[in-house]
Amino acid sequence: MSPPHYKLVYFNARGRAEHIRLIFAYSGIEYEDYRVPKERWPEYKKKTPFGMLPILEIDGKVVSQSNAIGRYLAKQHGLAGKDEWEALQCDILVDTLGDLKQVLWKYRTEQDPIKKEERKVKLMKETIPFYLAKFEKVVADNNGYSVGSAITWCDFVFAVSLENFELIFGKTSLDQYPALKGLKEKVYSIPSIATWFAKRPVTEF
Ligand SMILES: N[C@@H](CCC(=O)N[C@@H](CS)C(=O)NCC(=O)O)C(=O)O
Repeated sequence: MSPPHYKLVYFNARGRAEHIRLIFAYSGIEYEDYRVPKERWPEYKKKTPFGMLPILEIDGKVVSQSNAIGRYLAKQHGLAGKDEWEALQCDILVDTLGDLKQVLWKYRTEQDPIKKEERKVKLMKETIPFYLAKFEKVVADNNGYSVGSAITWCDFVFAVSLENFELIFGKTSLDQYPALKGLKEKVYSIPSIATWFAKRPVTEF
């Protein structure tokens, strides 16, 4: 049986799609990486199940929700942990990272300069150390993996999030979290992912 035809549809951004691209790269799966031009989005939106991207077309069947898609592909390609317990740990960490990303998004999109500064102070003093210290311990306890003792899709979600984190807060911002930094570097040095990284188009945040 021939493998399914996959078409991943997102914007020209890493955002909620890059971990899916990493799963495809790591697993050596051919797919179409379609990036909807901004001017085509209002029209394209009407064709999506819930008016948002990413979506994945699998042999023409359309599915949505970035983490549902990630989990589905991960299960099929041995990236969802060695058992149900590890699969659950992946889900917990991916969702918790989602909580942190939401706070970071509110900070990045805050227009009022005073409120933005207030958000930044709270982020730097409380929110980021709270989450990153806990993530650091998890990864250190797992000898460099976020879940179990082998690579999972959760590691990809971490790598993309940490890459973005360094872009927002600077190259040295992860220096006090060596296990997290090591995880990001480990993921990006996997040959198939390094190849994707080297050839990926210039992609927005
Ligand atoms: N929970 C959804 C959220 C999807 C989402 O927020 N997509 C945004 C881009 S990151 C979008 O499509 N925005 C355009 C719009 O709402 O018109 C997921 O993870 O896939």
